[in-house]
This record gives sequence, C-alpha cells and structure tokens, in this order.
Amino acid sequence: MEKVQGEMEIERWERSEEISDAEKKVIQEIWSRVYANCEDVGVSILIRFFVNFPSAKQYFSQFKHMEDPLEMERSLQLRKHARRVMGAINTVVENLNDSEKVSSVLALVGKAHALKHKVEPIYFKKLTGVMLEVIAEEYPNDFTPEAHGAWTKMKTLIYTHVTAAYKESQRDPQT
Ligand code: HEM
Repeated sequence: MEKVQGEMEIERWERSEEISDAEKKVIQEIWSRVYANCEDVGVSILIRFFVNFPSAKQYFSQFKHMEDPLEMERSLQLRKHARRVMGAINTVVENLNDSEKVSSVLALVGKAHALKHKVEPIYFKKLTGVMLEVIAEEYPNDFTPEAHGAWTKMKTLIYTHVTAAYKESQRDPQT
C-alpha cells in the first residue's frame, strides 16, 4: 500500500532519532519517579505551560480567562487534563519497546486534538518543552546530560507522531 506522508515522517524519524536501549532505560527510570507524583508534576507542567503560553488556555472552557496560577491549580478541568496527559505519556514510556503501541496511542491523541479539540499542533512542541524543563528541575540529580539527550528524543517522538496524525486527519478527515 502507498505510504502516506505521516508514515514516511515517522519512518524517517525512526532512522534518525532512534532511542537506544540504554536511553529507554534512563527514560523509564526517571519516569517512574515522575509518575509516582503523577498529579503534582502534571499540574506543575500544565500551569507552567499556561503561564508561559497564555494563548494555549483558549481551548479550555473552564479556565481560559484565569491568570492566577493558584486559581489554575484548583481548576478541575486542568487537573483532569494533567491526569490524561500523564496517563498517555505513561503508556508511551511503558511501551517504548513496542513501536506499534507507541504509534497507536499517539495517533489517537493527535487525531482527537486535531479533529475534536482543534488545537494548533505547535502547542505540543511547547508543552513537551515545558515538560522537559519541569522534570529537569524537579529531578536535578537524575537529569544527567545522557538523560537530557534521551528525553529530547522522547520529546521529538511525541511531536513527530502527533503531527503525523494531524496530517493524516487533514488528508482524510472522515476516518
Ligand atoms: C503530550 C501532550 C498531550 C496529551 C498526551 C494529551 C492528552 C489528552 C487526552 C488523553 C485527552 C482526553 C481524551 C480526548 O478527548 O482526546 C485530552 C483532552 C483535551 N486536550 Fe489534550 N493532550 C496533550 C496536549 C494538549 C495541548 C497542547 C492542548 C491545548 C493547548 C490540549 C487540549 C485538550 C483539550 C481542550 C481537551 C478536552 C478537555 C476537556 O474536555 O475537558 N491537549 N488531552
């Protein structure tokens, strides 16, 4: 079958940015610590994201007008999204050895945000950047240069798969 643009991009990514077994281990070790505080870290990441990129709040009916980070912290909609983001990333991290599972989880996320939530894909780049920043600050001793390199690949993996799903949704919006 003819390959669509998104699939070709994922293949190109797999060739150039492959995460080694050692890097997968580093990602999984750090993530197990992060995920033990799933809700707190998730909420910190989202608050920093919305403070640094206030236009990203436009998609959330219940806190799009909030400016105060303390008020954001109490928003149930923000907490719910934090749990969902962390849950999806957890599935990706747990399945780093199963590229089909990684692709299918991130394709679902990409498709829902493209078609249902109509989020500009650039926000995924910004959010994963903030995620890296917050994890590096919260776990400074674990965040060695090697860990930084591994997480940078992880960030690219998320963005590449999500944007490939956006392109596919635009090409074939009915499916
Ligand atoms: C790695 C990044 C992200 C992941 C894993 C993620 C995951 C999810 C999941 C699993 C859901 C619930 C199921 C669904 O409706 O699709 C969701 C809902 C949603 N997401 Fe995301 N998301 C991410 C980034 C973003 C970004 C960057 C935005 C906007 C700036 C966004 C906006 C929304 C909105 C508006 C909803 C619906 C919220 C609601 O109904 O209360 N997401 N997200």
